[in-house]
Amino acid sequence: MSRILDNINQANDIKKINPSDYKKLAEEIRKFLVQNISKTGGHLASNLGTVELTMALHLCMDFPKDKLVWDVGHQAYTHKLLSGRKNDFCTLRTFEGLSGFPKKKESNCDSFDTGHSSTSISAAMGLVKARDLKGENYRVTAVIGDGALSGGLAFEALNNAARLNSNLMIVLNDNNMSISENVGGLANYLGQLRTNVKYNKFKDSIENALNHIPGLGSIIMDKLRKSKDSIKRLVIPGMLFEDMGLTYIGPIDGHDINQLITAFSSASKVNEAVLVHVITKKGRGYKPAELNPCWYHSVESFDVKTGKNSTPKKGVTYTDVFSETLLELAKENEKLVAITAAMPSGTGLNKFMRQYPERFFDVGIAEEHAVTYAAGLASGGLKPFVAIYSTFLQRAYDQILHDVCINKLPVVLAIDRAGLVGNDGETHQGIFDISFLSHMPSMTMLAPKNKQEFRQMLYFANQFDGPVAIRYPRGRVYEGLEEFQTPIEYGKSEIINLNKRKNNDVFGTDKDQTSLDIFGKEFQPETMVILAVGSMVETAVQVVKELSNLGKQAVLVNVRFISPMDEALFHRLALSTGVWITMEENVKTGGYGEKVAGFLMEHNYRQIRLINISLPDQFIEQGDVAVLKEKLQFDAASILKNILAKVES
Ligand SMILES: Cc1ncc(C[n+]2csc(CCOP(=O)(O)OP(=O)(O)O)c2C)c(N)n1
Ligand SMILES: CC(=O)[C@@H](O)[C@H](O)COP(=O)(O)O
Ligand SMILES: [Mg+2]
Repeated sequence: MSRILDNINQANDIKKINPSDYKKLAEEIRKFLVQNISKTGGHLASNLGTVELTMALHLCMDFPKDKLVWDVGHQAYTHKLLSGRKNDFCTLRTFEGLSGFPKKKESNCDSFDTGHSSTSISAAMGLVKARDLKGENYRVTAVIGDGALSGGLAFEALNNAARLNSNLMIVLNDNNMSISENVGGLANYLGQLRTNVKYNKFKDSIENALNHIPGLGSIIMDKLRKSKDSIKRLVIPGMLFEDMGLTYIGPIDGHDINQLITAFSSASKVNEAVLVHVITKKGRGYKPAELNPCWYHSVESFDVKTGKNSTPKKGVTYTDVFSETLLELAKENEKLVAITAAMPSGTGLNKFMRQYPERFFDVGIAEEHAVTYAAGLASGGLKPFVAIYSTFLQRAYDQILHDVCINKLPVVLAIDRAGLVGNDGETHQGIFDISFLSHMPSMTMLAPKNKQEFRQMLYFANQFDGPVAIRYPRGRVYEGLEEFQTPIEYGKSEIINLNKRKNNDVFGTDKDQTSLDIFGKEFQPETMVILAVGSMVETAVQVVKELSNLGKQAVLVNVRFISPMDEALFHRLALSTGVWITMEENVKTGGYGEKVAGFLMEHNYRQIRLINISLPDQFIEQGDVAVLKEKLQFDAASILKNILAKVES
């Protein structure tokens, strides 16, 4: 039997569907999503919740003329299906495949690229203003979740939206969830609106009664809306928004297409910003996701029947190590507190949350607040660890600089997902943090080479009296080089002499570690030094071995401290080695390699040939990390080739 979904091949095809088939279409879409995402992975639960909402938007709007801005964009899969991207769905989140987020380059039905939270209202307001100033005629809608609405940027936009005197529809998709439980005063407020069924019925009956008074009823309702009288609080919900100057419609059942269409049509007639409050269920229609929306927020491949993960286990991850080590430290240091911006599970803080609930703070999607809040906690004598993804830390640049660094506060930034993250793509790659943190005066920045060194660094950070950032990658830990465990010393890099390890004769003492003997006593133009940052040490080990097989001597330095740099070591290396190679999983500009170049220039070490291995200065699309590395010539084999080409040229 053919599916209704098969008749939808481009935007507006949904308008040809018989309304009696809407329910069936919604079911087919859910089935399609579950089946596809079970293979590709992706943001399942949020998308299952927005099926009817998206169908209703497509029935009310005219694509590509009208503009729809998705907040975060992780819930836009049905929009992709309804705008002609169904056949590409099997490529979701793979290299050169369909993105997991809205992408203008993918479709003219996508108006704004997203991935980070709380941008939609600002962007949609901009589109509205541009439309009006240019005398154009199209509808603009922002769809924002209750979690994303907790972000400060969304409030800044709402504050301004009150001044709009032309139509902007803001759909608040309220499923009572962020990735984890939604938190804070706004979540409580929405909860009251959502759950006060008696009150809603009472309000509906007043509204109905008034509407039945011909002519007068609607005038009274309108007057009530505009009055400052507290009676209106009894009749009109969403007063928070109304008091801010927006029109509020809702709450609406987000799985009832007819109700949604009526609400969206009414909203389009208001010449100001209108907030339509829609209640949905995260994971709707797939029991395992309804029961555990947090786990199904972002899944890897899974078995549809059992709902169980079918992706091979990754082994221990850096997030696991952070999670466990923080518990150890918290036991010893009662001043230690932990902060997350809506990512307790992703950052591994969920264990800490359970064990030390009074010392744990989930501030919602509010990275700026998280950092300044940490600065306040540190000013009050506590030791805050802010666990945050590299990409989301971009939000908090000034808070780190102005609040943490100028105040020289002992805040620890535990920067997860630093480097390439893979399938989320360009909005989520953590490839800028060295550039935006390492130049900050008073910031100490580290990156571990492996699991045990990460633990050492967390211990170091715990006792360090100043701002510290530790960057570590997504996924499994590197377990190699465990025998290299020199104690962490402020600002000192670690020399790793791979040749000596066979006899277990490693550089165990400071004297041996820093001995110039391994480089030879005189300047050797052909001797290479690889200065590898964090995750790149693993790659560098392979490169050093290959070079050695080719009869070329290369010495490996585990950078450890991105800032301050180990300048004392640099001066000594400059006397004996001629080729320096920096390796970092960060873009080139503002990266470690450029800092080293600056050092060589400043000290006039002209005899050194510097090769900078870094990610290109560009946004890097989605794909499996191994695939991306190969395409970017960032894998060990390509790096080796690149080095040989340069040294032999
Ligand atoms: C600035 C920023 N911080 C954190 C995230 C990670 N994140 C993605 S979706 C999400 C939850 C969003 O909740 P909500 O808007 O209610 O959407 P739902 O998942 O419930 O559909 C979070 C925290 C992000 N994308 N951007
Ligand atoms: C949409 C979003 O920002 C998050 O859901 C993110 O995709 C999670 O990434 P991880 O899978 O790395 O936790
Ligand atoms: Mg939500």
